[in-house]
Amino acid sequence: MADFKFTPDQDAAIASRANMVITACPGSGKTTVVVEKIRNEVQSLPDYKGVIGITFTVKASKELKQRCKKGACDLKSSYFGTIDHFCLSEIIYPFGARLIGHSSSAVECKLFDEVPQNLKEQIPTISGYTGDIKTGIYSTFEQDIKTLYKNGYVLLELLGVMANHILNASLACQNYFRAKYSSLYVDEYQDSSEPQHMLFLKFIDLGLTGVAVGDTQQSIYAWRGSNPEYITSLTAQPDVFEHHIININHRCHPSITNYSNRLFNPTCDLISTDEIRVHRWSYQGTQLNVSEQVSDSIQRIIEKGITDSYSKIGILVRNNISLEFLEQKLKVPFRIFDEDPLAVRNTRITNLFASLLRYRLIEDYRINDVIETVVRYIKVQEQQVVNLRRLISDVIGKEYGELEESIIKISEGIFDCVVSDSDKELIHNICVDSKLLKHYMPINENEVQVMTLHKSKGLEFDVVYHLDLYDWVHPKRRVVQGSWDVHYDNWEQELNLHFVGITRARKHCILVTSSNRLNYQHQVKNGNPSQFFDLPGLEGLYT
Ligand SMILES: Nc1ncnc2c1ncn2[C@@H]1O[C@H](COP(=O)(O)OP(=O)(O)OP(=O)(O)O)[C@@H](O)[C@H]1O
Repeated sequence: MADFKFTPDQDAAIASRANMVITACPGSGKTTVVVEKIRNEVQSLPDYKGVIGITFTVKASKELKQRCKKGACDLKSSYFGTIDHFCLSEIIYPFGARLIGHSSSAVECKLFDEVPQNLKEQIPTISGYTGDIKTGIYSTFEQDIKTLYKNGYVLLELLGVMANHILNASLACQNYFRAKYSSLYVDEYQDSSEPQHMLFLKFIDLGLTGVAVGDTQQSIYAWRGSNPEYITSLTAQPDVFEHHIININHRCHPSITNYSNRLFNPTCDLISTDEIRVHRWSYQGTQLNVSEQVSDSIQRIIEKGITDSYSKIGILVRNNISLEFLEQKLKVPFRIFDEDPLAVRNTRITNLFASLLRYRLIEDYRINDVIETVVRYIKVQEQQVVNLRRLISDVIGKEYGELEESIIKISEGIFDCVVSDSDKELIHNICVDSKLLKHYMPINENEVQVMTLHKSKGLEFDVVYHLDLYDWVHPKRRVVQGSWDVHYDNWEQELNLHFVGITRARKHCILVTSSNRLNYQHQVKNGNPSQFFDLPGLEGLYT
């Protein structure tokens, strides 16, 4: 299906049906390999079976599914989704009740912060806990988890812990997975948490084939409990997992690959190239001046034909506050990809709100896409579908002023519940704010894409402007009382993030700093360049 020839390493990973770890550098075609493996595998499965594909984001899972489906490939009973969604819809909802206790109402997934205060008082162990969230914590939390469940809640933070408990304790659950799925593919394994890693191992115990894909150098979510040691622990078991390494970067210009590789190894071999396309720029002024200068530079890039569309240019920043500065001063068409407020809440109500907004605002978002969201949370009988479609279509043609009322009415009708005041307030705030509404509108093909480095994982651009390369900011430093030494928050993770940012660039990567910087209180500070500029081995690799 690919319009290029697979490399021998890619071919070997595709051909083998064994448990495996695929470690892959940026742009090496790991998604391409996974797609090919899944497409080959499903062909030999009966209709009632499939594979499980776990990705880091909803966007990535939609893309993976689309790519696997190409050419009318029948994916049979395969599952594609994020680990949270997988734990909820495949383990906790169908098998939780028998182990955790019956709930008085439909169970809803919430963050701890969103649990009503009176209920928080009834879960003292969870409320007072500040340590790691690992599978072993289940027995300590058991009573509180049951209390929450009885009141109709599961905690987003505990989905992995609960899923492990259920999968280990429920034979019905184990039989279900053995019967329905042949393999489990986990992308971005370097950002797995301990509960996710334990689930993966359990599925292998149950006889499913496991394929873990990742790159320790792209591990950037340690602050959320992820740990690259889990993928390393898999490669340390060669009797269980074949280790396939695919390490030719097909995305970046060789000079960008050279610069990014030298971040980790100052003496590594360089790929030959007669042009340097990594540039270091230092501007006068603060981030506000930088935003103006970058705008001018983007105009020049478009005029010179280095890329043919604003949307192929990415501006990547370390912190959310930098998005504000860009928003104030950028003079080219742009779109900021910051947190979608409904996705942050991530409950059945807010996910349905988002789906309904998209149905109203995006032409090719279909009613079936909304129904797909609904069936993630409730069972819909065939005879109920007509009614469901009628309810959902109420949102079509609604003016912005009427949108919020329609969305609340539809959601209450579908889930047979009363939407909470805080969810009502949220949808109201979105419907009256054109900037927030943009999250649910089609992407304009001609806007520069602006986002944090974390959000850029998995994406690629012709030209990348990597901002915020200041001491204190990136690598992030922390103040240690009484010490004048330099203390980094987490040097390895910061370096990985820098690496992820640089390797998003296909043609040019521009590393930007400036003489001054604004801090969180908007005070002007000296803008000393990032320590990353002083790493050994980079001389001659940038202009
Ligand atoms: N053997 C190959 N020859 C040429 N191009 C390839 C080859 N394999 C993959 N590609 C191309 O390289 C690009 C990157 O592939 P893909 O998106 O699968 O990479 P990835 O490893 O998932 O990237 P990342 O992890 O950085 O997001 C794609 O445009 C893909 O078509």
